[in-house]
Amino acid sequence: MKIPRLSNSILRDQFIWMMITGFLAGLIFPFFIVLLGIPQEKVMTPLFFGASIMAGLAMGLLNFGLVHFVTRPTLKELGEKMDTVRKRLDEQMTSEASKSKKMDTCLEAQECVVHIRSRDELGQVAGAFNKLVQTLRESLEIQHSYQRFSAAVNSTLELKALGEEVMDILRDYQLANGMAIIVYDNQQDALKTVYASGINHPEWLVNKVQVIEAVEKGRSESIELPLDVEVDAVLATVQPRFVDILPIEFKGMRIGALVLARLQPLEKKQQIILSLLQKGLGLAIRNALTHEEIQRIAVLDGLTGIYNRRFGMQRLHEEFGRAQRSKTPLALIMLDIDHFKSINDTYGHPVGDRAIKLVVKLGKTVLREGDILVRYGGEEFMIVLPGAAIDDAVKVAERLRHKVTETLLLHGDQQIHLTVSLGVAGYPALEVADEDALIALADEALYKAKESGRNRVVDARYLEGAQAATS
Ligand SMILES: Nc1nc2c(ncn2[C@@H]2O[C@H](COP(=O)(O)OP(=O)(O)OP(=O)(O)O)[C@@H](O)[C@H]2O)c(=O)[nH]1
Repeated sequence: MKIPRLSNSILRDQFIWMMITGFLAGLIFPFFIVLLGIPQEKVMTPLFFGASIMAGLAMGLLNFGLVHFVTRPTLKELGEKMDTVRKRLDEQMTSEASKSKKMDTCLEAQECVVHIRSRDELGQVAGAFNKLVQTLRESLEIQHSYQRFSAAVNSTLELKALGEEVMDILRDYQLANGMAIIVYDNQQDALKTVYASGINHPEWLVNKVQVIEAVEKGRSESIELPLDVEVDAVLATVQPRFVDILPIEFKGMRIGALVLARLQPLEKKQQIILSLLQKGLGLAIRNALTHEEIQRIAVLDGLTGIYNRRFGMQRLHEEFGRAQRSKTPLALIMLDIDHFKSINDTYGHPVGDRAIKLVVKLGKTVLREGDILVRYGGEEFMIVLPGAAIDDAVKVAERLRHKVTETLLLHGDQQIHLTVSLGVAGYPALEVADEDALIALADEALYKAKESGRNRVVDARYLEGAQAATS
C-alpha cells in the first residue's frame, strides 16, 4: 500500500499520519460504543466526542514518541556512523595516509560500529552495516598492505634492503615472525639463502627437502610444529608453530622459495595478503638478482672473476687517496706472463686462458685480505697492496714468481712451464704525486724485468732516473 507523502521528512509524515489516525479513531469511537449498546444520549455528547478525540490524539502522540525515542536514535546513529566511515575512507585515500605504515581507518573501533539493540529489521540493518564495515576494513587492509609492498619493492634493488622491507610488512600484518629468502644461484649451481631475519641458522634451510622441492617442483608446504626450525624472539629462542615454504616464481620460472616461520595461524585476510606478496615477490627478487649480477659484471673480469681494469683503477685511486691522507704506505705490483703469445700459438687460445686463470689462482694464495688483484690487460695484472711497504711488496712478488715457476700447467700429457715478470713500486718510498705516476713506475720496472731476461722482480726504486721521475 502506498501512503501519500505529506512532507520531505518520513518521520514528520509519520507524525502527521499518526495524529490524523488518532483523531479519526477518537471521532469514530463514540459510534462503536453506541453499536455496543451504550445509550446514545450518554455517548453522543460534545464532551464525550472531545474526550474521545483527545484520547485518539494522545495515542497518536504516544506512538510517535515510541518512533522518536526508539527507532530514530538507531537510524540517526547509523547515519552518523556511515558519515564517519566515509570521512575516514576519504582520509585514508590521501597519498600521505596510504604511505604510512599502519592503516588508521577506525573501521574496527567503536567509532564506526553501530550498536545492535534489537533482533528485528533495524537490528539486521545494524548488523549488516557492521559486517559491511568489517569487509571494507579488510579489503582496505589488503589494498594498503599491497600498496606498501609495491612501494617497498620499487624503493630498492638491493636484496638485503628488499628483504628488510618485506620482513617489516610481514611483521606488521602478523604474517611471520621470521623469514628467509632462498634463491637458485646459477654461478654455484646451488640454492643460497640471500636474506634471513628472525630464523636461527637460516643457512641450513637450503638442505631441507621441502625447500628443495619448493624450488625444483614449485610445491608449497605448510608444516605444523616443525621440530628443526627456531625463531629468534625478542628475549628467547622459540619454536614456531607453523612454517610455510612457498615457491617464488617469475613468469612461470621457479627462482627460489620463501620460508616463513609463525607463532600463530593465519586468518583468511592474512592468507590473501600473503598470497599477493608471494606473487609480487617473484618480480622483485628477479630484479634484485639481475641488479646484483649487473653490478658483479660491471666490476669483474669475465674470464678470471677478479676485478676488471676500470674498477681496479677506481679502487687504486681510492686507496692512493687514503694512503696520502693517512700517511700509510701503499705498494703496487705489475705482473705480466712471459712469452704468453707463444703459449697461445703453440697450445691454442683455450690453454692460454687456462694459464691466465692459473696465475690468478696462484696470485690469490700469496695475497692478504684487503689486497686487490686486477686484470689490467690480456695477460697483465695489477696488484694493489694497501698498507704494504715496498720491501714487503717485493717479497710478495718474489713469492708469487716462485709459485708460478714451480707450478706446471697440464695440457693432456704435456707440461707447460710458465714464468712471470713483475715490477714493484711503492708510496711513499717513491714520492709520486698520484696513482698514475705509481703505475708508470711499476710498469717501467716490469719493462726492465722483461728486458733483463724475464722471470724476475724489479724494484722501481732501483730504476735509473727513478728519483728524477718522482721528484
Ligand atoms: N688466451 C688468451 N690470450 C690473450 C688474452 N688476452 C690477450 N691475449 C694474448 O696475449 C698475447 C700477449 O702477447 P705479447 O703482448 O706479445 O707478450 P708475450 O708473448 O707475453 O711476451 P712478453 O710479454 O714480452 O713476455 C697476445 O697474443 C694476445 O692475443 C686472453 O684473454 N686469453
